[in-house]
Amino acid sequence: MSYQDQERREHPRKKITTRLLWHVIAVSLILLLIAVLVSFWQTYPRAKQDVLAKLQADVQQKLAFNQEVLSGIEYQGDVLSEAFLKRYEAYVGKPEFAELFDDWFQETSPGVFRLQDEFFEGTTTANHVFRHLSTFVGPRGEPLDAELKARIVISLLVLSELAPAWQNEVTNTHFSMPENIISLYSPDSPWGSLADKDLVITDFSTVRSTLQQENPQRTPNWTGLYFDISAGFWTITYQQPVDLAGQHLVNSSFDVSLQQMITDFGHVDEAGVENYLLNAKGHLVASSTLANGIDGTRNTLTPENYDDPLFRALAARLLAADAPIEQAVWEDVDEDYLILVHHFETPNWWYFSVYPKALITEQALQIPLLMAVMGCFLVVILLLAVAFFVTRDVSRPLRELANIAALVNQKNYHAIEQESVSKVRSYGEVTQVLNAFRVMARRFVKANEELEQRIDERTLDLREANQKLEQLAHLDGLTALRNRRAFQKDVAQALQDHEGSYFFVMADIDDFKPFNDNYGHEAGDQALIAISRLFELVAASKTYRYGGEELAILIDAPDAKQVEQRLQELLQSIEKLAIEHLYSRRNQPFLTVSFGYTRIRPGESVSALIQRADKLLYQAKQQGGNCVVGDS
Ligand SMILES: Nc1nc2c(ncn2[C@@H]2O[C@H](COP(=O)(O)OP(=O)(O)OP(=O)(O)O)[C@@H](O)[C@H]2O)c(=O)[nH]1
Repeated sequence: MSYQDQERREHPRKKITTRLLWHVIAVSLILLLIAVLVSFWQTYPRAKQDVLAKLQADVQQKLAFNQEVLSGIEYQGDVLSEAFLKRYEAYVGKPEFAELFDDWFQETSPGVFRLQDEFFEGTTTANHVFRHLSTFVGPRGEPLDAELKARIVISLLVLSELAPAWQNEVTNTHFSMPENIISLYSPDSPWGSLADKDLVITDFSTVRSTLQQENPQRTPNWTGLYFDISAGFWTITYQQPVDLAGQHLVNSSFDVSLQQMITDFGHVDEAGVENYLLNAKGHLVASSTLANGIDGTRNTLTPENYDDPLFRALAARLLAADAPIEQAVWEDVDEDYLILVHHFETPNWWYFSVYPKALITEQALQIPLLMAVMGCFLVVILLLAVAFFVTRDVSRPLRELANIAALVNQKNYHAIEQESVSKVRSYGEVTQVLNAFRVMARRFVKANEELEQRIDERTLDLREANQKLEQLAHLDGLTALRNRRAFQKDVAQALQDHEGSYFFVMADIDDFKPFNDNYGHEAGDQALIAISRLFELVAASKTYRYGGEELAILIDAPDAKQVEQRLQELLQSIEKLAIEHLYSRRNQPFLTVSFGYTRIRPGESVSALIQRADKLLYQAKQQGGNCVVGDS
């Protein structure tokens, strides 16, 4: 197997924990995503409700407070009007008021009269304390008669009595008159002294709206937002026309700084949330967007002069409404914003809370996001736990299994047995497989040992059998003497031995044919066996059955004399056997043997040796047998 193949096969084993973890991550994240989506789906409407409820509560609080403030100002208007009328009815026509006018006023330019400066700085006259007062009597068509002079003086008297009490609620308190006259109680500046001599206050929409031809119903009104250039801040004005017997006498009026109200209405608790306050004409009264910077030289802010698309859309929608709107939620004015509308009853204004829909989504996402974060945290914990347990209970045991399998592959069963004391914990099926491997390994080892033992035994038996076969292959079956093959081998060896001294003997039983013929072949065999045993007794010799009744002897002897002696002794021992042979042609009635012997000459051929020995044996036979003939 190539290295790459092995790697490929091992790869999945290495990755099992990782793969499992990826699966757990995927399933967990899908479940988490579903949970987050369901949670968002459930949470969004509630978040929207919460936002609306919060906005409503917030707006209600602002409206309640500011409505209280404005209602208070309207009430002050009533008080101021009643006080003026009361004095006017009591004192009009009395000449001393016209005289007071002449004392208090000076003509600063033709037809233009202004209250003396001490009335602003502080003075005591006619049993009254005057301070922070100024009056501008501008150019007008009507003559400055006693009635008008009295009206102006009465206005100053009323202002000096009532206005100081309200200086914290309003910027200034004043009476304006249709004859282009205005008396003010204003702690900040003597506006009447500073006004341009050609100023016609009835040209301003604020005063003009109180004139009888402009306002036949004689209703009090709140102006829209305008920038008071002299005061230097955004202001609204409340004006209440005061008529008597069809004559428009004065307007009880207050300038109210919108600094606090704009701060209140413009204040937003959340970034991205805006609000607008519009009056019934669609003019802007307050807005959180004014903080973005607005041209302060403009008078009132209307859809025509104030370029704010959302303000314009709100004004258009408000003015186009068939019926008065009390409270509403507009979702279709702008696709990005949810608009909550509240009617501000006292001055007849509408307050619009503009809430970005994205913030609702953001709020609705808080719980799902928290869930997602917590879920991710739990997934991480889960993964760590799974990784720990999978590594401990699956991966390590599987690696152990793989090790054991590798050892099986290497047939290293002893190592498997040693692994049996496992270093890793395992459970269930893995334990079963591990144990099965161990049992299998133990059986293999045992079987192997038994097999090796049997092989050893068989090998020994075989070796012995081979030895026996080897012996048998070199022995004669009848006489148990060495056979012809052994003879050839030993003779060849002796012929190569140049050191030793060997003799070769050929022996032949005399007249063995008649023996066989007369005593039987079996008797012949027995005789052959008996004689052979005697041959075996010859010292330092090896006897071979050369063929039939012929025997050969290799004798290790230093000289022929010793060979002669040993063969003679053999001859005698054969005679002593006295195997009867009555049919021998020799002169004895016993079985005898003839011998021919010769010295082995190292290097000569076997046939030459045999031939020489044969001749000598032949000579022994010729000599009558039962004798020994040698050539040396
Ligand atoms: N019983 C028996 N007879 C054998 C065996 N081998 C050879 N013979 C017999 O030995 C006899 C040898 O006879 P011959 O070669 O004629 O010689 P001989 O009769 O011994 O006469 P000489 O050798 O001249 O003394 C034969 O009859 C063979 O059958 C054997 O193993 N057993």
